[in-house]
Amino acid sequence: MVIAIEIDHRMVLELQRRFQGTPYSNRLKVIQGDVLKTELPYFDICVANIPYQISSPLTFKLLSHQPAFRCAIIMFQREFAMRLVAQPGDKLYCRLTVNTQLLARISHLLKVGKNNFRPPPKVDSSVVRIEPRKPRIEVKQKEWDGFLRICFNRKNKTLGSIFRQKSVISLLEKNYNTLQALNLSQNGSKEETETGMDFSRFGDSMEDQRMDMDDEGVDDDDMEVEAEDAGSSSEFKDKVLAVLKEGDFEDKRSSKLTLQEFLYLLSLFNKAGIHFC
Ligand SMILES: C[S@@+](CC[C@H](N)C(=O)[O-])C[C@H]1O[C@@H](n2cnc3c(N)ncnc32)[C@H](O)[C@@H]1O
Repeated sequence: MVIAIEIDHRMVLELQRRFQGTPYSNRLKVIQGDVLKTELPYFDICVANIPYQISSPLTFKLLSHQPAFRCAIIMFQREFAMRLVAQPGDKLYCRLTVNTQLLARISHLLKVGKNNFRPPPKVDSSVVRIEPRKPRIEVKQKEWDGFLRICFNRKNKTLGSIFRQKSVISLLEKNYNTLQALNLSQNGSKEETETGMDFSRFGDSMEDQRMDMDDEGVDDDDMEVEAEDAGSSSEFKDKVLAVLKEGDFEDKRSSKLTLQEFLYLLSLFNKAGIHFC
């Protein structure tokens, strides 16, 4: 059975017209609607030639779907596809890369140049294969998202420099104090407050619009991240820096960290009671 989702009713009619009276007509179901707003039925394989502006939210919607599908073959704008398959150290390695590779194994299948289309669009395309990880790597999504946003705030800066920023220290200290207070009053833990695995917010609209450009084009030598924390809460800052030192991360940069290293660093922070949401 093939289930197609198409927003344009003229296309839906055309599709139905072409299938009517053929041996395949009862094996095709067409849902007219916005795929981003449609509750997806069970599927094991997804094949899609999508409008590129929904690349990010659609990818994370698919990867949030349960039970996980077997494989998706999707055509994306070339640069988006190269971000999905990037490796640590590649120029296009970014938060989008790490977030998708957390959830799936992704491989590049085919380049499709713009001249394969009439009229040719402005951009080249690529077809990729997406296979959800089974079993999933379990993370607390808000925690993970908050952590990666900080790490990729300036992906070519050292983590030591990023985690010395005043705004980062004060955010983490606030979280830390809130959690301490919660633990004291409820004797509970933050872990209990987060449920479910909905990764659809990884594909938020900002990320989609700018394709998660991070600090591309910014010369880190010319641009200071932000004033480093001058030391008002130096005790807490030392706690944060001790975590970086423990894992030997202080001089490392997000642009070169593997998924496993990100997971390890987050676990060290959490072990020290430091949380990102
Ligand atoms: C790149 S075209 C591909 C058309 C056709 N499937 C093909 O492969 O030649 C993208 C199709 O997605 C449809 N579309 C655009 N936005 C959509 C959305 N949010 N939900 C479902 N379909 C959408 C368009 O109407 C269009 O038919």
